[in-house]
Amino acid sequence: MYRLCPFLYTFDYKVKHCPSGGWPVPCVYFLVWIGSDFLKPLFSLDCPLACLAEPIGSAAVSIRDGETEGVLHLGDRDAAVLVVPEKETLLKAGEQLLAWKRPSVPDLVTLNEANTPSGLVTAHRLFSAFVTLAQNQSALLHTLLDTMSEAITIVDMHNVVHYWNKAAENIYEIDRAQVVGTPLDAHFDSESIRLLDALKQGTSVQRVYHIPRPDRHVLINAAPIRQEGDIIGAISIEQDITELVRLNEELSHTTAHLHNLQQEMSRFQAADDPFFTIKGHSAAIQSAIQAARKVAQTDATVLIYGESGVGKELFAQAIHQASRRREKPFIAINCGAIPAALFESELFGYQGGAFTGAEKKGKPGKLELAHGGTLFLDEIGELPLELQVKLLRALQERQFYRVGGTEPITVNTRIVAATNRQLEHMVAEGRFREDLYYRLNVFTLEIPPLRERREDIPELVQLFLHEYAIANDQPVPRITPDVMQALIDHTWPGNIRQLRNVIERLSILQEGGVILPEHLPSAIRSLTLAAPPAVPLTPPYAPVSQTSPAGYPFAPDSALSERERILAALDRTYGNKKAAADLLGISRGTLYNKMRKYGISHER
Ligand SMILES: Nc1ncnc2c1ncn2[C@@H]1O[C@H](COP(=O)(O)OP(=O)(O)OP(=O)(O)O)[C@@H](O)[C@H]1O
Repeated sequence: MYRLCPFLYTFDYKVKHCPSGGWPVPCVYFLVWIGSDFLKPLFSLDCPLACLAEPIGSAAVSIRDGETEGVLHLGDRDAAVLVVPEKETLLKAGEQLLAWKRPSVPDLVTLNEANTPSGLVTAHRLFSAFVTLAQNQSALLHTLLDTMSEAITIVDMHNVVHYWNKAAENIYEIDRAQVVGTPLDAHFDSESIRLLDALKQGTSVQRVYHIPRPDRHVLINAAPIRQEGDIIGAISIEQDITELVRLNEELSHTTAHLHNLQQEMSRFQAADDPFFTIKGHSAAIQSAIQAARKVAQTDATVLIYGESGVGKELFAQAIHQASRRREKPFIAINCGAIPAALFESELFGYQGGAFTGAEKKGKPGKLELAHGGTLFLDEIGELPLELQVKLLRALQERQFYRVGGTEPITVNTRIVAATNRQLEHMVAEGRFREDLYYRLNVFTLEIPPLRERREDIPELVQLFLHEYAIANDQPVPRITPDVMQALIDHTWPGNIRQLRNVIERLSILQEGGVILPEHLPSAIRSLTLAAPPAVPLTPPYAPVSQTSPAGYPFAPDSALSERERILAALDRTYGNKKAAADLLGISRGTLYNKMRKYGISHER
């Protein structure tokens, strides 16, 4: 690229640190004629000056110690020069040149690391370099901007468009020639121009969802362009997501339609497979289902262990439905919810006129009603000791008497019991009869709490969202990833029942079909902000009061005592036990027990 001119100059050069203070060394040197295309590769102002310098050879240069100026001795005349280290950048050299206050523009002499003059950069050459650089950068910028698939708009401080790339032409179907040089608000409503914020307030936005025109949906990045602190314009980069939004809408409709079909199908499948209603693909729940399927084929008594709301009753029903007793009744009785005085008549029934207020012709008990089928004894741990004896006798002898009756009644009833208490501990403490424990504990089934199978949470969340959407004839709301993460991280003391309640709440609070973090109950939200990964608790069936996170008045470790929390929940639900239990994340039976324990009247 260098075109050498055969024109010769003879120079001397002397160097400031020459031992003799400067001695002439005659030599022949080429003056280089600078071709217009020699600088083409320049792309950056950071290019070192050495890349422009021509060898100085033996030309004489006088430099005063520590100075940035020198004198170049050119045969019969001298010229003032700027002296710049050769590793200095083009930009720095340009700045030094600008600081030169005299009328003539000097050439530059470069110094190598040994402070010896090493090259010459003429002013003309430096200027050419800047022009080439500007042209190169402009070409680079145009190529870069036109290669991008995002729409790029650059406006000056008066909102006049200076750049409008090919993608912008395609997305907005406006030619560059129509836009460049005109104010942006001539083409868009001012309020839909995010660039104006960047321009007026100097604010930047990143990946903000924006609808600049009713038919266009974009994700926009916008920022002011500053030069030495002053805003000289603004740039926006917009990713067209119109198609994505359209597809998402289509997907939502299709998903809702699909879910309706699935619901239809599940009605048939549920008839085929009683365990179909038990959702979850985690290994933990699947192994419980597998065990339940097996025991369903037998008449063995089943004792189901699991925290409140894990689905014990769901399992009991599925076991019944999968057994050969499916055509006969499934009767459930909550041992914790029935006052002790009534329990006996509930379980065994009573003879006509047996006691005041009794029905004249008598009433069969649940054990009798479940003849040929299954009796589900929920919250068996809450059964008072004196009734445990009676139940045990009935189970052993398969015979019992109605209250006030004299005729023995023989039944063939399968027993499935459930508890969230550790019955062994209760046996050891004398609160549960050992013989009844062994009578019930033929086949135990453990239902894992939700926090030990977090992988099931997204499936359950979607299930409940769909259920509520269908029940309320609404589209299924979308749940943001951070909300889903919060739900996954939560410890769920009330397990699936509590999850279901929270999803119902979220379905009500959602806005525009989207569930956001602010819709979450504060207990779950605050846990998310602190982001502690939920830790499995021990022992596995710790009482609810040890497992729930703080943050709302009904949470077990809020500042209120358990009694106060129960009273608050009852007040809030106007005495509705079921709703209060849901609020507290415990079962109704447990609530009754606790009310009894704290002497809270049932009439509340
Ligand atoms: N695996 C599951 N898939 C879908 N829904 C479930 C599942 N497990 C439980 N549920 C739902 O959670 C709620 C509570 O279930 P269930 O009453 O069977 O729990 P539980 O353990 O018997 O509670 P408690 O100890 O309070 O009596 C119900 O609405 C039930 O349908």
